Amino acid sequence: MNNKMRLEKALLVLVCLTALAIFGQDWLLRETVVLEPHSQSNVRLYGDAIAGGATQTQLLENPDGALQWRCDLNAGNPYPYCGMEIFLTQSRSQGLDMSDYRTVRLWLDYEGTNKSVRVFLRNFDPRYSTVSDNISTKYNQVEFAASSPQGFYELSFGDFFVANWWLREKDIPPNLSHPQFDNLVSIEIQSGSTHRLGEQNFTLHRIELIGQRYGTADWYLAIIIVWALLVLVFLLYRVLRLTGELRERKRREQELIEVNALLDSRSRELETLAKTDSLTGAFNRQGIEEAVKQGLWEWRHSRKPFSIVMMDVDHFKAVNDQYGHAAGDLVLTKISALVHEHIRATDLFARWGGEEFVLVCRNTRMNYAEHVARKLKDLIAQQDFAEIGRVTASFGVASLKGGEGVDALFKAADKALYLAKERGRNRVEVAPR
Ligand SMILES: Nc1nc2c(ncn2[C@@H]2O[C@H](COP(=O)(O)OP(=O)(O)OP(=O)(O)O)[C@@H](O)[C@H]2O)c(=O)[nH]1
Repeated sequence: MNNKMRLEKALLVLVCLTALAIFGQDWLLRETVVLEPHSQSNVRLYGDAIAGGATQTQLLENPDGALQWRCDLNAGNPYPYCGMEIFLTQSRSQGLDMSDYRTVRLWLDYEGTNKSVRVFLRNFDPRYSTVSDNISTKYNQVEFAASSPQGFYELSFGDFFVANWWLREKDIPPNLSHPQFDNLVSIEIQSGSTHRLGEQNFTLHRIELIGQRYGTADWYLAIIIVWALLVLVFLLYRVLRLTGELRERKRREQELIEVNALLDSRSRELETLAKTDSLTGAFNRQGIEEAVKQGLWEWRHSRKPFSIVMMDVDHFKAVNDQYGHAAGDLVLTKISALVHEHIRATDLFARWGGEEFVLVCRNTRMNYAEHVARKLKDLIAQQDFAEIGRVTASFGVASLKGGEGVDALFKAADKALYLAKERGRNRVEVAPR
């Protein structure tokens, strides 16, 4: 599996997980607080005595272990009531934060003269509550019809409202008059607001408070953060990978450059070797080809003068015969080195064959070529060739004329050289202009 496919698969898995996190949020984040109030601890039974009534509430033995109580509503108070309060924590001021909760479920059996039951979720807030005053905690209230003796009731937090009598009595400002569940200290179950006199029987089996572990906004923020982190990690990984690939590519390019440079220099060496005379180090016939073409082109296109000097060592056979072939070689090598020392960088010196040489002078007039030839003639004549002593050479100079080709130029130079030989050697002859 290649990287692209792997990435696509990972992306698909992440998208599925995100969809699950969004659409399955209820199920994933669901948190349930279960109260099974069979013990008497943390439970308070009450009647309307504090409101001037005479209703008494009694705890009863229940064979199933449920919390059972009864009361007789009597006419001592115009609005008689009785009820039971379960405290959610030991502290009276520090309750449970249920602001992200949505539902309360009750398994409650009721038999009595009233048609309804009231449930209060009591919230402590120091802005209106004190520990010493039990009714100072907020009465988030809902009332529901409890017509059948055995029942299961699901009450939504959205249906709770704050009891009006409490708002009035505690003089609560409007900004605090909304239902609040961020610090629930107790839950109360009370007889209904019809206040009908007579016996009331309650059996509470179980209470469930159902909500979310985290708020929806926090949950979405967490999903966004996870995505942002994953994108960051992915980008970091890509950057590191690309940097590595770039480094590797550069390394390979550098290797290639080095190999090419090596091949270039080698092929240049071979090229030079192919164009060079092995004995004298001067160019050979192939070596002058380019310079001659260039000279011809310059003459034709820019009218730049183009001259050549043919040179031939005098009586060279005699040198060979008298001092040996090796000595003859040495003479050729020395003459070649001497000429090289005294010509311009643009002049090209080549061995034409045997003891004959040619100097190709681009952008050079006849006069200057003649001047160079005379200078070389004198230099050679003055050179000391060890046991051989003095050696001379003859020169033929020619310049390209309008309409002429290279062939004619070389023939003219050759003719001039021949003339130099004929006229006594160690001299320079110039082809007719
Ligand atoms: N040592 C040596 N001799 C060479 C080489 N190439 C040609 N020669 C000799 O050069 C001599 C040329 O002799 P010739 O053509 O008769 O001319 P020359 O003796 O120089 O007489 P002129 O040119 O008339 O002055 C021959 O003896 C060739 O063998 C070489 O590479 N090395």
